[in-house]
Amino acid sequence: MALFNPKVFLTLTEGKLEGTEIKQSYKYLNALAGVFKNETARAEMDQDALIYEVQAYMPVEEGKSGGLFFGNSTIYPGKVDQEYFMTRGHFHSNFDTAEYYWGVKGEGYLILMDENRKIWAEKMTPGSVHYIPGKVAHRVANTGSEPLVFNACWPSDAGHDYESIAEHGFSARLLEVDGEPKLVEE
Ligand SMILES: O=P(O)(O)OC[C@H]1O[C@H](O)[C@H](O)[C@@H](O)[C@@H]1O
Ligand SMILES: [Fe+2]
Repeated sequence: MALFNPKVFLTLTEGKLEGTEIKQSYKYLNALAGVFKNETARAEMDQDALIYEVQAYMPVEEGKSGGLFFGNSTIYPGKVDQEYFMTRGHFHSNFDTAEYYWGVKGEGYLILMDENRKIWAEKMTPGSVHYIPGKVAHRVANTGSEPLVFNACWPSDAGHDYESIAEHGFSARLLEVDGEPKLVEE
């Protein structure tokens, strides 16, 4: 029987994925128009600033059921006015599909909102494990001064629904208030 090396390698202390099949994407500030509370402040900042990047290992076709995807996200530190740099956030298109996130480096919060717009946040630190139930929108904000790195695992048929967040947003935002992160209702 043949012996094989793994197709993908995860650096445990960095959260980075290595391998020829890893897809890499970059989110710059210019792609996040309308995402932050203070759009005027966002528009006045350097539009080429890298806010977050995502690596994904997708061993089956996206949308096919039965598979699992594996990801790595790095959110750089910074704020738009009082609001921490964060991912766009999404529900899953296949609404009742769950996901795991876990913290690897840095610190921040996973912001979760259910279908009734009830919202809460879980602190992310190296080793924190977060179960994101189905029907719950999720986004991550970096509240620290170093990059926030986390890994994720989600079903291959989950999909990303960005439209409902683009239309209605999250019901609260993670803002720096008196030097501390605070989940402030919209
Ligand atoms: O897609 P966003 O809401 O911008 O979040 C960025 C990414 O975060 C994690 O890595 C998830 O596993 C990805 O599925 C998601 O795409
Ligand atoms: Fe997701």
